[in-house]
Amino acid sequence: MSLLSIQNLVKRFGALTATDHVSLAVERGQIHALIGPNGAGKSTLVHLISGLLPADGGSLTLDGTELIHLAPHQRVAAGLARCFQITSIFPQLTVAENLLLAVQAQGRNSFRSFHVRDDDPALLQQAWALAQRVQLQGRWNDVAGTLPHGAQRKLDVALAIAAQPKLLLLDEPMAGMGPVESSEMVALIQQLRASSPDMAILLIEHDMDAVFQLADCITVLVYGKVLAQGSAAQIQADPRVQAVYLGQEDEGDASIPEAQEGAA
Ligand SMILES: Nc1ncnc2c1ncn2[C@@H]1O[C@H](COP(=O)(O)OP(=O)(O)OP(=O)(O)O)[C@@H](O)[C@H]1O
Repeated sequence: MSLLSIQNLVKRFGALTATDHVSLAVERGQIHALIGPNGAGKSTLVHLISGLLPADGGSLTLDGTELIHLAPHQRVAAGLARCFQITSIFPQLTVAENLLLAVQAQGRNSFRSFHVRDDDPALLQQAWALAQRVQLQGRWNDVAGTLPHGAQRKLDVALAIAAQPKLLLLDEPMAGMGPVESSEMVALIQQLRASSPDMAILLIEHDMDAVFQLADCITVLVYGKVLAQGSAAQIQADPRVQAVYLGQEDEGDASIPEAQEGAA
């Protein structure tokens, strides 16, 4: 049984079918990338998975639990975590305080109303371990809002993995990053996979170099439908995918680059 199984998922906005009978499976421990040109329906699909948008049809199971009628916090309890592009960090608190709140919140629905407890050695140890996992030990006492963009994204990832999710939704983790920060994020995701081999990652990303370095499996969405699915090499060689992206060459980030050495 796949970890995440999506079958015939449908979402309509009036006359537009933004998610058109999409079926895909994410396996345990897999990094599965979702790509497609602008407007293909990637964000809509992520919102349907996280529960921010209600579906008009289809099925969505995580580790055998049907999610389709569950509220977002119930999906989190079922093992889903999502990075919200740094909007979940508390900018006025330190990195340590953000991480402490996240570990304090495990098993609860929200940590918005918590006081930071910095006197519990077990919590401190867990928070420190999270900082190590995203390489923010050196930023432990820094105020989160003063961190560079790439470090804020790392903190956001740390908050998302605090509850040890089965599936992590990473929505454009490289957005707004320069080449150095992007390659750091690629390395971070590779390390996450090494340290949590059972956690699957569904990655939505326009940076094709990053996608081809990271993904075990790639699903290509076009006009709300699955156009193709396969390994990086299969996707790069697929004439249908090339045709979709060729028209976008001028947009730079949407073109399909040559296969990287060592890519999946
Ligand atoms: N709330 C909404 N109401 C109406 N139409 C919407 C809504 N959200 C998305 N759409 C439409 O659904 C289609 C898919 O949009 P979506 O944002 O999911 O695409 P995307 O692949 O994430 O694009 P991008 O890469 O530009 O973020 C688009 O035609 C978009 O205009």
